[in-house]
Amino acid sequence: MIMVEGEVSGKKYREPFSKGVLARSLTRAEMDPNKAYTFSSQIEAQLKKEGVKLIKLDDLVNVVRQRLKEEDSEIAVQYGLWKRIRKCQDPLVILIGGSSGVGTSSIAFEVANRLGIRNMISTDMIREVMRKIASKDLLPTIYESSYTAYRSLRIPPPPELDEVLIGFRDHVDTVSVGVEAVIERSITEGISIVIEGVHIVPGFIREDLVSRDNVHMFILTLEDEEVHKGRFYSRCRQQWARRPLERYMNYFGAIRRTHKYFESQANKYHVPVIENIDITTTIESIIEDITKTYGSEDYVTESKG
Ligand SMILES: Nc1ncnc2c1ncn2[C@@H]1O[C@H](COP(=O)(O)OP(=O)(O)OP(=O)(O)O)[C@@H](O)[C@H]1O
Ligand SMILES: O=C(O)[C@@H](CO)OP(=O)(O)O
Repeated sequence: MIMVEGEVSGKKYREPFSKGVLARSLTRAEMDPNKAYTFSSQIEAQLKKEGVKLIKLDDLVNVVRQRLKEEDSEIAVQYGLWKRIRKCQDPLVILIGGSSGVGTSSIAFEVANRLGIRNMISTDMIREVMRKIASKDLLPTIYESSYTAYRSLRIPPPPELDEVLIGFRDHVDTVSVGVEAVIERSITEGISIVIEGVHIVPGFIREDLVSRDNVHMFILTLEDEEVHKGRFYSRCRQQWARRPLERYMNYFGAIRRTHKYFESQANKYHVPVIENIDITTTIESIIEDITKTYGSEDYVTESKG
């Protein structure tokens, strides 16, 4: 049996070489799953032929990259990038925001899966917890949806202001406190995470958090209103869907006003905006932007504590 020796927080560990584990990381580098398993078997055979009994993880990565370069240079580059991302001392915190229905949940799930990030939370969940802690009298707008929060404003805004956006801002500003807590905990614990939802709005999360190299924010948009509407139809058709289509259609105008606000905030704070037409393109845009940070061969962050 071939043993692989790795190191976590300065402590060495050993585990048996697993074709399945290696194949999974190759699929993250966009290798076809069947080919990934065959390739992993070839690596195992190569190590056995060389009489390897124990191999350090870094040496195994080099063996894989060397063979990948001979077979598919593009995947070799992707594989190298994932390894650099995962070697970084700081956890990867990915924030995916956008108005209701543009696809933040779906895209977050796919990005987390591609990067092997096991932790994902929606800001709706964070809001749900906050609803249990703060009373409706104290924080009335978080008991609403983001696009109906204006209905619970204690002081109605002056007529010249957009009441939907005033309510949305109040709602998001409150939930952002919970979002910041999750980001801080992820950084403290060294846990990579994807946080998604309508409460990820540029300018509402503390600058000292979003300005970190390992924190990446993206805003998803849909320019075409009919395509946006279609997303609600698509979701509400799914078995597990519990949220009524009618409500989204009744408030679709308000949702689009928040959509426009996301775009203006993203432009103001120079946050990447990705039109979420095609899932694969969206995911690749996000991963490409993240890997730019880790692109150089020698990029390894020192833990910032
Ligand atoms: N790029 C895409 N192409 C086609 N369908 C998509 C795409 N992205 C998401 N969808 C579909 O659109 C619907 C809405 O997606 P999703 O639930 O992720 O939106 P959301 O932004 O999380 O909404 P909410 O914030 O209200 O939960 C789902 O049925 C999803 O499968
Ligand atoms: O508040 C909102 O905009 C949405 C986000 O998912 O939540 P809900 O539709 O469940 O109120």
